[in-house]
Amino acid sequence: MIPSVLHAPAPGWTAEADVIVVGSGIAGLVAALRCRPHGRVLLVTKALLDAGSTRWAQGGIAAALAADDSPEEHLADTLTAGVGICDEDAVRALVTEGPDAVRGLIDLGTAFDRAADGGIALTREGGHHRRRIAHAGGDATGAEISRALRAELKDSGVDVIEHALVLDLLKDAAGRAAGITLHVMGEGQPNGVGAVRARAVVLATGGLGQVFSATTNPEVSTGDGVALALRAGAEAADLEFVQFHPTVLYLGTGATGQQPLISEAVRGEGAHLVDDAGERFMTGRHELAELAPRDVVAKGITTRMHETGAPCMFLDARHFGAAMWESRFPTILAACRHHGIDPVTERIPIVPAAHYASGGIRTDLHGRTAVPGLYACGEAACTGVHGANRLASNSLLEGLVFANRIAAALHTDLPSAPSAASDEPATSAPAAATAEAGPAAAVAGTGAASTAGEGWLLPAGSRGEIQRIMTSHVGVLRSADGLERAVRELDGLRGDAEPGVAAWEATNLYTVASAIAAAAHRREETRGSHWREDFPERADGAWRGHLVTRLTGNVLTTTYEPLEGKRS
Ligand SMILES: Cc1cc2nc3c(=O)[nH]c(=O)nc-3n(C[C@H](O)[C@H](O)[C@H](O)COP(=O)(O)OP(=O)(O)OC[C@H]3O[C@@H](n4cnc5c(N)ncnc54)[C@H](O)[C@@H]3O)c2cc1C
Ligand SMILES: N[C@@H](CC(=O)O)C(=O)O
Repeated sequence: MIPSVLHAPAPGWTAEADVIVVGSGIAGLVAALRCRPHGRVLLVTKALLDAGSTRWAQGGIAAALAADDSPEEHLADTLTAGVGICDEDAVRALVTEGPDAVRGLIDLGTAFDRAADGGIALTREGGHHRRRIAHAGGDATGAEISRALRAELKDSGVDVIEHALVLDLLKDAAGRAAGITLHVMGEGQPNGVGAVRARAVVLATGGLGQVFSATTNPEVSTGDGVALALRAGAEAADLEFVQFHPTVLYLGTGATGQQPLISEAVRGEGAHLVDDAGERFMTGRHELAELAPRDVVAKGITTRMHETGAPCMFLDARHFGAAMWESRFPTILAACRHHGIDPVTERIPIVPAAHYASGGIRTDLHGRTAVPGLYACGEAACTGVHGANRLASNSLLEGLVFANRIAAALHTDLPSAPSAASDEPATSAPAAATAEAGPAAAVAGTGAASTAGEGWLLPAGSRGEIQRIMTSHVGVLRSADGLERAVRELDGLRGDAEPGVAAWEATNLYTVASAIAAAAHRREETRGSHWREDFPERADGAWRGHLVTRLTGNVLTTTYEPLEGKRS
C-alpha cells in the first residue's frame, strides 16, 4: 500500500506565484531563469541551492561541438546506448538543440576548459565514438555550471526559497496543477507547512540514487519528484533502468551513502580496467573495451568480480603521471588521496554503484506530464532520450535542453492569471505569504481542491531498511527470486510516523523503491542497465517497449506499452 498524499499538518500560510520550479540543479535553475517572461517565478529547493547531483558532475556535458562531429552521430551513439527503446524524436531534439544550448551556457559565463587552439577541449566517455564531452575545471564540470547558473539567478527576479521540502501537488477542481504544499525549514517567516498557488509547476527534483545503500548521488536524491508526481496522478516510465556507474571508488564492503566517483573521462583519457592480477578484462568483451556503454562495463566488472571472487576491480592510470592527474583530474585525485590511495603510483580500487535513473516522470517532448499544468525535466523526468541506458554526459544536456523546452511550451500552455494574483507585487515567499488556517483555506478563492487523500508516513529509520532491501535484491544483477523478496519485504514495511522531513523522505523512497522493484520484476529480459540472471537475453518480441507506473488509490500498477511501429 502506497500513500496517496503525504501525511502533513494543515498549511499554516499561503503564497502565490505564476510558475513554481521545484529543485535547483541544472534543470531547475535553467527552467526558473527561462520562465521569467511568464510572470512571477518561485524556485523552491529542499537544501542549499547547490545540494543536488549537478554540482558533483565530473566528466562533462555531451554535445556535437567539434568540426568532425554531427548531431546525427551523437544521435546514433545515444540510440545504441539506449538499446532499442529510446524515443528517437526526443533524442533528435536533444542532439540538435544541444550545441546551441551549451553555447548558451558559455554566454552566461560558464568557463569550459579550452584546448591549445582556444577551442573547447573535448573528451570521450563510454559509448561515444567521438570526443564530444565539454568539461570544466578538469573534472569539476557540474560545479562550474552550477556556479554560473546561480550567479545568473542573483538579481534575476526569481524568488527563491531554500531549505523547503515540497510535499504534494495541489490541483484545481478540473484536475489541473494549481500549486504545491511545502515544509519550510529555514529561518524564513512563516515557517512550517504552507501552500503556494501557481498556474504551472515544474518538477526538477533530480534522481533517486538514495534508494540504494551505495550511490554516487547526494543525500537529497530521494526520488521525491517521482513519488509526488505518482501521488498527483502523473505517470512514471522506465523505472527499472537504474544505471550503475562502473567505476566508483571502493571503500570496503558495506560502505554506505554517497561514494566518490571516478569519472569515465579517466578511461576516456586512457586508463585501463584490470583485475587483481593486472589483466585487462574489457578487451574482447566489446569493440570499445573500457569505453563500451556504461551498462556493458558495469556487467563486465561484476562478471569478473564473480569469476575471481574479488570484492573490487581496479582502474590503472599510473601512466598519466602526476602533472596530468593534477591538471586534468584534480577533484578525483584529491578524493582518492583523501581515502589513502594515490592514483599516480597506485591502481584505484573500484566497484559499480547506483548512479542515475534513466526513467522517471513520463513527459512529452515539451516536459508535459499527464497532469495538465505539471511539468518535469532533468533526472526526475523520463523524456524518452535515455531508453534502457543513458549515454554518458547526456544528463546535464537533457536537463538543459528540456528545461528550455518547458519554458517555450509555457508561452502557449499557461492559462490566464487567476484574478487573485492580478496586480500583486512579486511574491517573495514565504516572507510575503499570508497566514491562513488549513489546506482548504490555503487554496480558497482559487477553486483549487484540497489535499484530501489517504496519508501516512514511514518512520525515518526505514530509509536504511529500504536501502538494504534494494541493494540486496534490486542491484546490478537481478533475478525473479530476489525481486519477489524485495517486493514482499518492501510491502511489509509499515508505519504511522509523525510528520517530519526524514519521514517524508523515507516515504518517498519507499514509494519509488516499490515501483522500481515491481517494474524490474515484470521485465523478464536483460536490456541496458536492467540485467536479469534468469532472463539473460534481450527479448525484442516481448519487451521492446516501456513499463508505465501509475498510482491508483493506494496501489501501484505497472503496465507494459509496446513501441510497435515507433522509431527508437
Ligand atoms: C557524482 C556524479 C557525477 C555525474 N557526472 C555527470 C557528468 O559528467 N555528466 C552528466 O551529464 N551527468 C552527470 N551526472 C548526472 C547528473 O549530474 C545529474 O543527472 C544531473 O545533474 C541532474 O540534474 P537535475 O537538475 O535534474 O537534478 P539535481 O542536480 O540532482 O537537482 C535536484 C534538485 O531538486 C531538489 N529537490 C529534490 N527533492 C525536492 C523536494 N521534495 N523539494 C524541494 N527540492 C527538492 C534538490 O535539493 C536539488 O536542488 C553525475 C551525477 C553524479 C551524482
Ligand atoms: N559523465 C558521467 C559521469 C562520469 O563518469 O564523469 C555521467 O554522465 O554520469
